[in-house]
Amino acid sequence: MGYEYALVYVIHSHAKYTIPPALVLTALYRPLLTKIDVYKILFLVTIAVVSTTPWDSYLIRTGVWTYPSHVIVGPKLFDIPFEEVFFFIIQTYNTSLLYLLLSKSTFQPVYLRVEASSRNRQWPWYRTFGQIFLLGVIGWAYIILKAQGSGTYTGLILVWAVPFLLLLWTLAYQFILGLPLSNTLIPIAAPTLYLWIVDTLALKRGTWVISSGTKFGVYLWDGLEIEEAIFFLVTNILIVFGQVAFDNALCILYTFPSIFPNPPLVPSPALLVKALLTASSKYDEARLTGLREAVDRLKRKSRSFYLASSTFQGQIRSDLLLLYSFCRVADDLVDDAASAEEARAWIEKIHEFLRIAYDETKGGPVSAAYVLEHFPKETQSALLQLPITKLSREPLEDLLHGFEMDLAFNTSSPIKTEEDLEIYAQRVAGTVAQMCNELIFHIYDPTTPQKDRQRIIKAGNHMGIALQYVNIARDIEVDAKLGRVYLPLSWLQEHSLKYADVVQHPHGDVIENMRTRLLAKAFTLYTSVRGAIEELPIEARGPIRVAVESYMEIGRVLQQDGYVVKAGRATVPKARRLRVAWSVLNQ
Ligand SMILES: CC(C)=CCC/C(C)=C/CC/C(C)=C/CC/C(C)=C/[C@@H]1[C@@H](COP(=O)(O)OP(=O)(O)O)[C@]1(C)CC/C=C(\C)CC/C=C(\C)CCC=C(C)C
Repeated sequence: MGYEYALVYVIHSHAKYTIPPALVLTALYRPLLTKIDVYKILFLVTIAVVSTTPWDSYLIRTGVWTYPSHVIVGPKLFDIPFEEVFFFIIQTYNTSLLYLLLSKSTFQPVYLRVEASSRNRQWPWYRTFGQIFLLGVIGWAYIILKAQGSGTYTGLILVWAVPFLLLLWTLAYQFILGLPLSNTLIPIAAPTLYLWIVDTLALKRGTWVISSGTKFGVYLWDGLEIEEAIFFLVTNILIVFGQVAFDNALCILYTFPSIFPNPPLVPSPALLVKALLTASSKYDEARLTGLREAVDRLKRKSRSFYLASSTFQGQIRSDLLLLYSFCRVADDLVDDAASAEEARAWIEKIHEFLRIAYDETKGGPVSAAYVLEHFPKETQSALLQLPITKLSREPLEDLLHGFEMDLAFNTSSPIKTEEDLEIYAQRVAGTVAQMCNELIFHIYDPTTPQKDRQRIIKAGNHMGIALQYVNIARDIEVDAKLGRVYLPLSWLQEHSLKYADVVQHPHGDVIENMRTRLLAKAFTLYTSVRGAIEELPIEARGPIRVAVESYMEIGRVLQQDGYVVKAGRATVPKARRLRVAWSVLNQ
C-alpha cells in the first residue's frame, strides 16, 4: 500500500470515528467555553501525550503491540505512529469536553468537605480504602508482568496507569466520590463504550494487533479483547479523574479567600497542587454552609437566575450566589413579617449589620456576634457570607430604602407617579444590578478606567429597573392579594380608578392595558442599555446576557395571548428558557 493510500486510510478512520464526536462536542460546548476550560484541556492533553509516549513507544518496540505496515502513515514519534499520537490527543479532548458539558451546571464548592467535622469523619477512611485497592491492583499488575506470560499487556497497562490514578485519587477523592454520577460515571462510561465499539470494528479490520503470548485471549465480546477494553476504560478514568482533580483544586483556590486571597484567574500548576495539598481541616466550614444554603435558596426561589448562575464560573458564581442569598433573605424578612413594625425592625437590624460589617472590615474581621444574636438561624449565613469587601455600601443601603418604600403600602401607596415608580425600581433592582457589576469588575477587570466603569454600571442600573418593571407587570395579581399596587396612581387616575379598586379587581382590560404599558417601558429601557453588556469583561458577557434575557423572556411571555399562569404568575416553560439561554450564549 502506498504512502498516500495509507494516509487516506488513516484519515478516513479518524474522520469516521473520532473527529465527528469532537466536532459535535465542540459545537455544543463552544458557547460555554472559557479561558480556564482551554487551559484545562491543553493541560490534560499535554499530560496525556507526555505520559503515554514512553509507555506506548516501549510497547511497540518490544513487539507487544504491532501495526500492519500498510495502515501506517510515515511520521512517527519515538516509533509511535502519527495516528496513534493523534488518537491520544483526540480521546483526551473528547472525554474532557463531555465531562465539561455534563458538569457545567454543578456548583462544585458544595462538594468540599471539612473532614474534621462529625458529619464527615468517614471520609479519610474512603481515601484509605481506595488507596489500598489501587495499591493492590499495582501489586497484581507487577506480578503478572514479572511472569512474562499472557498477562503481560494487562500488566503493562495497569503498571503505567494505576499509579496516576492513585495520585489523582489521593488528591481529589472528595470530588471523585462526591460529585454527581452524571459528572463522573457518564463521561467515563459513554466514551469507553463508544471506543469499545469502534475498536471492535478497527481490530476486525486489523488496524492494530496485540501479539499473542502477551494477552489472555479473553474477549469481552466478539472482536474486543479484554486488554483493549481495559485500556480504554482506564484511560477514560484517567482523563475524567484528571479533570475532576483540576476542578477540585480550582474550587479550593476560589472558595476560601482566607487561605488563598486574590487567586489568579489562570493559576499555575504549582498553585493548583498547593491547593489540593491543603488539609481539609483548614477549609472554612461557615463559608461552605453559606454557599450550600445560597445555592439551595436560589434553586428553590428563582428558575431564571438559577439557570443564569450555572453559566458563570468559579469565584464570580459563588459571589453572585452569596449576593442573591443576602438579597433574598432581606426581602423575605421584610415581606414575611407579621406587621409593618416587625418589618421595619428587620430593616433596622440589617442597616445595623451593614454598619458594623463595613466599619469592621476597615479594622478587622466582621463580628458574627450581632447576626447570631439578632437574626433567625436559617438567615445567618446569608448575612455573614455577603462578599462585603467587593461591594460598596451605598447600593446595599439603597436596597433597604427600597424595602422601606414597600412599608408605606400600609397606609397608601408610595408610588404616585412614573418618577416614583422609577425611584422604587432603582432602589430594589437597579442596586442589585450595580452590585452584580461591582462583583464582575472586581474579579475580572479591576483596572477598567473609573469613567468607563461608571458608564457601564449606570447602564446596568437601568437594566435592573427594566427587570423590575417586568417583575411588577408579572405580579399585579399576586401583589394585589398582599394589598399592594405598584402601578402609578397617575395611570390609575386616567381610568378613574383608585388603589382599592385594583386591590379588589386586579383583572380586566384596563389592567391588561396598564400591564402592556409597563412592559413597553421595560422593553424601551432594556433596548436602550443592552449594548452595555458587550462592554463588560468578556467572561461575564454571555452569563449576564442569560440572566437578563431569561428574565425579559417573562415579559415576552406576558405580551402573548393565553400565557400559562402558575401560582398566580406567568411562567416561561423550561424548554423555552433553555432555548433563550442557548441562543444568547451563541451571540
Ligand atoms: C446569576 C445570578 C445568580 C444573579 C443573581 C442576581 C441577584 C443578586 C438577584 C437578587 C434578587 C433579589 C431577591 C433581590 C431583592 C429585590 C428584588 C425582589 C428584586 C427583583 C428581582 C426579582 O427576582 P424574583 O423574581 O426572584 O423576585 P420575587 O419573586 O418577585 O421576589 C428583581 C427583578 C431584580 C433583579 C435584577 C437583577 C438581577 C439585575 C440584572 C442586571 C444586571 C446583572 C446588569 C446588566 C448589566 C449591564 C451592563 C446592562
